[in-house]
Amino acid sequence: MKYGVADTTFSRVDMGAIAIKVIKSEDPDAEIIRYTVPGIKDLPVAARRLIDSGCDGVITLGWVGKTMLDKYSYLAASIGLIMVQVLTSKHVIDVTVHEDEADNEEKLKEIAIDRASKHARNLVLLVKEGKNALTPYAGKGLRQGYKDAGSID
Ligand SMILES: Cc1nc2c(=O)[nH]c(=O)nc-2n(C[C@H](O)[C@H](O)[C@H](O)CO)c1C
Repeated sequence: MKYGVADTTFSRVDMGAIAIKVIKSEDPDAEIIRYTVPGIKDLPVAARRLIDSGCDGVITLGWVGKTMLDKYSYLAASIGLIMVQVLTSKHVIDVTVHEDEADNEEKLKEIAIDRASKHARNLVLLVKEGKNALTPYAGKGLRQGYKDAGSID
């Protein structure tokens, strides 16, 4: 399978490299194309171009600053990424770390690594096995970036 990895220079953690490592370990035959852009608002076109060049699915790795302008930029980027999914009928897994999720750099890095790794695994499952690949985990309260919340019995 062919996977696209789109990341940004704005990000403070190299989540693209983390995603690539996980994709390779989950799917040793994977072909991976990386596309690095300046910021999150540039991710939708990168994702679209990766799909147009034959990728079966894409993971995007973005970082959102603390200001309202950053948050509005994420909203715009997120809508763009959803549009790419709907228009191409391919998964674009939107991995985003928000700078105000933690008040120290160590914790932010931990969140970024965990989120990028877990979603890279999700992408491989969806791309390789399709719509029921994640069904065994449905309702389990899985979280990316944090400990799982768990299901409510
Ligand atoms: C305000 C702003 N905030 C962010 C951000 O939080 N994260 C990010 O990755 N990029 C940001 N950018 C840059 C835009 O996404 C984009 O790279 C530029 O507008 C150039 O197209 C902008 C302009």
